Amino acid sequence: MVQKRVLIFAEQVNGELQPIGLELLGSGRLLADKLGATLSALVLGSNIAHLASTLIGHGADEVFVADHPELAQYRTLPYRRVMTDLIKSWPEPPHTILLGSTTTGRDLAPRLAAHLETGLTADCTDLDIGPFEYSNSKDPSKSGLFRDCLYAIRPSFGESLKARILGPWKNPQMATVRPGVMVPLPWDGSRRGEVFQVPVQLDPSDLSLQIVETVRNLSQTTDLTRAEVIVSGGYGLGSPEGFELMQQLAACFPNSAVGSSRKAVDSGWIPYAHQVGQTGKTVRPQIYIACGISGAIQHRVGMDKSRTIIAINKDSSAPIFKFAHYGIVGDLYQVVPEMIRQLQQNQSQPQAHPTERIPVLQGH
Ligand SMILES: Cc1cc2nc3c(=O)[nH]c(=O)nc-3n(C[C@H](O)[C@H](O)[C@H](O)COP(=O)(O)OP(=O)(O)OC[C@H]3O[C@@H](n4cnc5c(N)ncnc54)[C@H](O)[C@@H]3O)c2cc1C
Repeated sequence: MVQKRVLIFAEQVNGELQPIGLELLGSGRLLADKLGATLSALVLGSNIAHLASTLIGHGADEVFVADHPELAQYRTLPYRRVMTDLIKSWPEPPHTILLGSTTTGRDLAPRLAAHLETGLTADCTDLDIGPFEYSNSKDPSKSGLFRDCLYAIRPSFGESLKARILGPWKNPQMATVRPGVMVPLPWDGSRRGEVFQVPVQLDPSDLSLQIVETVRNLSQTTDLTRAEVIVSGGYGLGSPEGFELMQQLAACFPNSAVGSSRKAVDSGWIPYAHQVGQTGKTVRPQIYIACGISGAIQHRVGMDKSRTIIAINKDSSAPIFKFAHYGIVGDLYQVVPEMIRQLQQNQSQPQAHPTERIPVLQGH
């Protein structure tokens, strides 16, 4: 019997798996179980054999490892070549291929889809498997009942609709998935899986692009998706200097970062890397402190899965108070310095969980 597969692309940088790969495994596991398929992970890089066990522990049934010095850093052409060669070597293409909507995934996925001559839905926030009955009087060959379609679900029309996009006429059905949205499976060290080495045969034309140097722009290194506490500033800050106050509040917590609304980014107050929301990052920290942010739907979709949301806004009717767990009505320039003062006072008594370090919540 031909093996049915759901394949996820696991990104790594310098031998370290990126969170998106584990998030894709979490979502891919559900799809594979519904399809009765194998969940396969593919990882490319150099000296990366050790990553296979992590992928298996987080849900993969099998891992394909393409380990070659020329794959050490991501380049479109060699990565595309290795992936298409592997997929075309299988008797059946995978039912579904998932990549992250990361910088790498956004570059690689369309190339791959074009070479596999299939469709691609970008930036999904949900995925499912289900039936689809289609009737096309002009082209009856396309009509029929498709039992196992990939439902690639993503916001459209400025979040007012969730579109379910289907392309069941050809496998693989492909999607990229927004980082931070899917939940990884907990690590299970007892899981067992198979590991396969992928033969790497590159054409000289694949190597026409040489990476001379990698320069990290410090303003782009904000990793909001990994922070446990995010202090976000909005247009209510009134000026770029307000972000210094956000930085001071964030500094009161370990593993924290500064986020922002799009309006603050569009005003040039802070780089885009900090933007949370529909066209920014999706985050789910332990604590999200929104300062001077109204809570527009496009912001909300990027942060409403945060464990505890604290909103500071001087307008008691601001939409953010409808979904925040704790609301403080007041001028952020009075509330935040007081929070910082009390947090700094408490800093000599470290506590187990960041929520326990917010004295300002007492009495509100
Ligand atoms: C297609 C599309 C995509 C978008 N994507 C995103 C996205 O990814 N992320 C995003 O954030 N937005 C996004 N937006 C924009 C979004 O619709 C809102 O315009 C934006 O989120 C508003 O930002 P804000 O809350 O900072 O500003 P405002 O809506 O202007 O709110 C400012 C808030 O600050 C409060 N305030 C003012 N002064 C103070 C003070 N001193 N103390 C306390 N509170 C104060 C005010 O009461 C107000 O509630 C998108 C819009 C579209 C159409």
